[in-house]
Amino acid sequence: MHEPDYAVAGKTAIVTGASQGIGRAIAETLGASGANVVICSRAQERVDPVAEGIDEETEGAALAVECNVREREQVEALVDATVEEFGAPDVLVNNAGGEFVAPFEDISPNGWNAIVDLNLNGTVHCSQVAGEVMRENGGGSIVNLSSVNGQHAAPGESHYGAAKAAIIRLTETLAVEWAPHGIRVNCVAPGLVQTPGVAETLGIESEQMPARETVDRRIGHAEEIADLVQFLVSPAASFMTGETVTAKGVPKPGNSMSDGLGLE
Ligand SMILES: CCCCCCCCCCC/C=C/C(=O)SCCNC(=O)CCNC(=O)[C@H](O)C(C)(C)COP(=O)(O)OP(=O)(O)OC[C@H]1O[C@@H](n2cnc3c(N)ncnc32)[C@H](O)[C@@H]1OP(=O)(O)O
Ligand SMILES: NC(=O)C1=CN([C@@H]2O[C@H](COP(=O)(O)OP(=O)(O)OC[C@H]3O[C@@H](n4cnc5c(N)ncnc54)[C@H](OP(=O)(O)O)[C@@H]3O)[C@@H](O)[C@H]2O)C=CC1
Repeated sequence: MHEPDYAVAGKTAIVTGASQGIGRAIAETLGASGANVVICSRAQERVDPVAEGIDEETEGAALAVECNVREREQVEALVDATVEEFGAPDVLVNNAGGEFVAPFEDISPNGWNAIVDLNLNGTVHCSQVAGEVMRENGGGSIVNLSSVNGQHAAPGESHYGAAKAAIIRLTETLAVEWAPHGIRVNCVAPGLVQTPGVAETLGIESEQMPARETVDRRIGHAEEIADLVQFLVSPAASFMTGETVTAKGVPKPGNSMSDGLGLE
C-alpha cells in the first residue's frame, strides 16, 4: 500500500523571519519533524529563544542567526553559517515580510521601498544565495510567502500587494529556470492569520473577526500555514512546482462574500 511521505527528518531548512508568527510556527513544525532548522530575524535575542525551544523540545536541531534579509551581505553570512553548521540547505522558506496599511498617495518613496525591499528583495537575496548552494548540491525546495493581497486588490495595500504579486510570478519563473537543477519552487498565499504582526499592523488581537462585515471567515492559525509549508517541501509534493497555494479558510454559511479581497 502506498503511504504519503511528509518526511523532512535530517533535512536542513532555512526559515527567515522566524522570531514569531508564521515563520516561528514553520520552524517549530519542521523541527518537530526532525529537520535541522536555521532561523533568522533582525534581532539575535528574538530568535535565540525559538532556537532553544526547537533544540530542547523537538527531534530537530536549530541554529539562530541575526540576519536582515534586506541586506545581501547578511544573507550571504546566513547561508554560510547554515553550510558550516548543517551542510547545504535542502529547504528555504522565504517568510520574512511585513507591511503598513496606507493609501497609495500617502506612501513616500522610502515607504514604498521599505515594503518592496523587505518582501520582494529579501526573497530575491535569499533565493539567489541559497539557490546557488542548492544547485551545487543537486537540488532543494523553496517556499515563498505571498498573500491573498498578492492575488486581489485591497485598499491600503498597493506596495505590499505589488510586492506579494511579484513574488508569485518570481515563484513561477524560478520553478521553470531551476527545474533542471532539481529545485522545486512553490508559494503560499495566506488569508488573515493570527500573528503578532497582524495584531500590530491591523489591530486584530485574537480570534475576533475583522470589523468588515463582508470579511466573514475565521482568522487562521500560524500552524495551519506551517502544515501546508511542510507538505510543499516534503516528498509528498514532488510533483508540484511553480504553484501558489491559497489558504484562507472557509466562508461562513449564508454570507454573500464579494469584497475584492479574494475572500469570496
Ligand atoms: C481589517 C480588514 C482585514 C482584511 C484582511 C484580509 C486579508 C488578509 C491580509 C493580511 C495582511 C497581512 C499582512 C502582513 O504582512 S501581516 C505581518 C505584518 N507584520 C508587520 O507588518 C510588522 C509591522 N510593520 C513593521 O514593522 C514596519 O512597517 C516594516 C517592517 C514593514 C517597515 O519597517 P522599516 O523599519 O523599514 O520602516 P520605517 O519605520 O523606517 O519606515 C520606512 C518608511 O515607511 C514609512 N511608513 C511607515 N509606516 C507608515 C504608515 N503607517 N503610513 C505611511 N508611511 C509609513 C515611514 O514614514 C518611512 O518613510 P519616510 O522615511 O519617507 O518617512
Ligand atoms: N499574518 C497574516 O495574516 C499574513 C501574513 N502573510 C505573510 O506571512 C509572513 C509572516 O507574517 P507574520 O507571521 O504575520 O508576520 P510577523 O510580523 O508576525 O512576523 C514577521 C517576522 O519577520 C521578521 N522580520 C521582519 N523584517 C525582517 C527582516 N528585514 N529580516 C529578517 N526578518 C525580518 C520578524 O522578526 P524581527 O522583528 O525579530 O526581525 C518576524 O519574525 C510575511 O511574509 C507576511 O507578509 C501573508 C498573508 C497574511
